[in-house]
Amino acid sequence: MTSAVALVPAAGRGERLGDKGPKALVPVHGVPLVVRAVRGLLSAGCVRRVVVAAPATALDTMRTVLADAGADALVVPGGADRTESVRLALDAALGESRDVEIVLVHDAARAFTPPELVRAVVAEVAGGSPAVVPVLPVADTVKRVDADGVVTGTVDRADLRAVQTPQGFQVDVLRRCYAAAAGQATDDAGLAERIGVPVSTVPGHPAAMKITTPFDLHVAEALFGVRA
Ligand SMILES: Nc1ccn([C@@H]2O[C@H](COP(=O)(O)OP(=O)(O)OP(=O)(O)O)[C@@H](O)[C@H]2O)c(=O)n1
Ligand SMILES: C[C@](O)(CO)[C@H](O)COP(=O)(O)O
Repeated sequence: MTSAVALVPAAGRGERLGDKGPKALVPVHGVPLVVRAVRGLLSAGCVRRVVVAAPATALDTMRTVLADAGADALVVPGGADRTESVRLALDAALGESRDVEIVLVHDAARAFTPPELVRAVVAEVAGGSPAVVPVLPVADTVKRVDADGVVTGTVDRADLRAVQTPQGFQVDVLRRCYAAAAGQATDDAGLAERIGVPVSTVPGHPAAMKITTPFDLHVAEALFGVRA
């Protein structure tokens, strides 16, 4: 199978998780999220290099934690927002190796993503899609509300999807996305959309949930075992 380079934005503060320090270093059953995310990517068998964007204040800690766990990754300083962290990781990845064809971007916060999903995204890009995102149908009714919290309408959810990571790109596409990027985007495929690149989808997986709140952490602790 074609192999990819994976960028792991892990430089967030985890404010919604509470006062626990950098979120990527928060452990679930003793194993930090960033270690689980990197191991998950490497265990898919189609990722040959991982570049982690870490908080500038926790660079050494993250290097030590990953090395102690045997999770091989290049750790570079991240930026003030997710877009900037991905940009810095991309620069480092491209500076390190010239023969990259496929790049994945994968949140450290989606630490329990199954390796099958990683393989599915890489296979879709290898099959010719310039940009690929994993998606799930939206289960809840979705409404618009105004500034006072009053409902102004109900959105037709039939064509809505919740988007996960890893998101996969042909390397030149991601390079063009970041060359053109002005300001932030909530995901990397959003940058591809802005420059007119078609983004295709593969079925996502509930285990690729993003650990955002303390509730998510409790769910992860209940659902996932001791081993990464
Ligand atoms: N400056 C930033 C901000 C976010 N991220 C990463 O982007 C991913 C998705 O972000 P999110 O889950 O929203 O994490 P945080 O930004 O840490 O969360 P919060 O908004 O609650 O602080 C995470 O793996 C996070 O570490 C990053 O690399 N650099
Ligand atoms: C990239 C992402 O995981 C796709 O769902 C998500 O947008 C990142 O979340 P954030 O809160 O915008 O950092």
